[in-house]
Amino acid sequence: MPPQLLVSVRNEIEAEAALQGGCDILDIKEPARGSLGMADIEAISAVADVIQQQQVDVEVSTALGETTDWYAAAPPALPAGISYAKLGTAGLRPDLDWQQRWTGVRRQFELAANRNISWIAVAYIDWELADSPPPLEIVAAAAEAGCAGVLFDTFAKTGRGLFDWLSKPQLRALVNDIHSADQLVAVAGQIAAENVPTLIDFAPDIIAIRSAACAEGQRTNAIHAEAIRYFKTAMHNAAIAN
Ligand SMILES: O=C[C@H](O)COP(=O)(O)O
Repeated sequence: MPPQLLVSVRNEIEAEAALQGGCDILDIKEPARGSLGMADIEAISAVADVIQQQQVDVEVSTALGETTDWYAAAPPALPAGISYAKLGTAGLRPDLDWQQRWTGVRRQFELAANRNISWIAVAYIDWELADSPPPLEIVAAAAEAGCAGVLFDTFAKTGRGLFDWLSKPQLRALVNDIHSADQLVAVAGQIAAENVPTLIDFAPDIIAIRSAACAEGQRTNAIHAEAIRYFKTAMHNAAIAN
């Protein structure tokens, strides 16, 4: 199966542009709040409403900030129609009980929403900068927790991408472990269309972008449908060539 294209949007206006561009998964995120920045719950609900009203065949995911953001705050109730949720792992490394805390916060979101949520575990590949557990630990914890998948992403959005942090054999081994656990693999980290032919060889299930979908490749600029079409064409061409 060729990978699906996830595009992160900050609101319903950007969601329309991402749909026009042909995204497969609409991800809601506020990029000004960090790698896994959570948008306001009103924006999350508005995007979920757009998808429900238009009845398009697109899944919706949402970023929920970092696990540590919720130690002293009550999670809001996520609206129906959210297929996946992602909670960052920055700052968890020094905590020996991080898995329990991570599980506890996810449970709080499920209690607030009054339903089970499909979780995508977040493995920051620049984990030392993020002060998060290393990817290998996250992959093991995700399997133990029964997460739907694992996302490899960069915490720092400074232009360094996936292979600046992980070697190809390392990525291949991690992907194999995740697929062996019957989970999805999502890759992100300022991926550009030129990186797709290399990435597709690792058989990710999802390629996740924000920067490449924005004007001038700047993740805090607005989403452009044309940039997404260009990226989708690169994915299509790479899938044919593979
Ligand atoms: O979930 C994926 C991220 O939004 C990707 O953002 P980025 O392309 O700016 O690294």
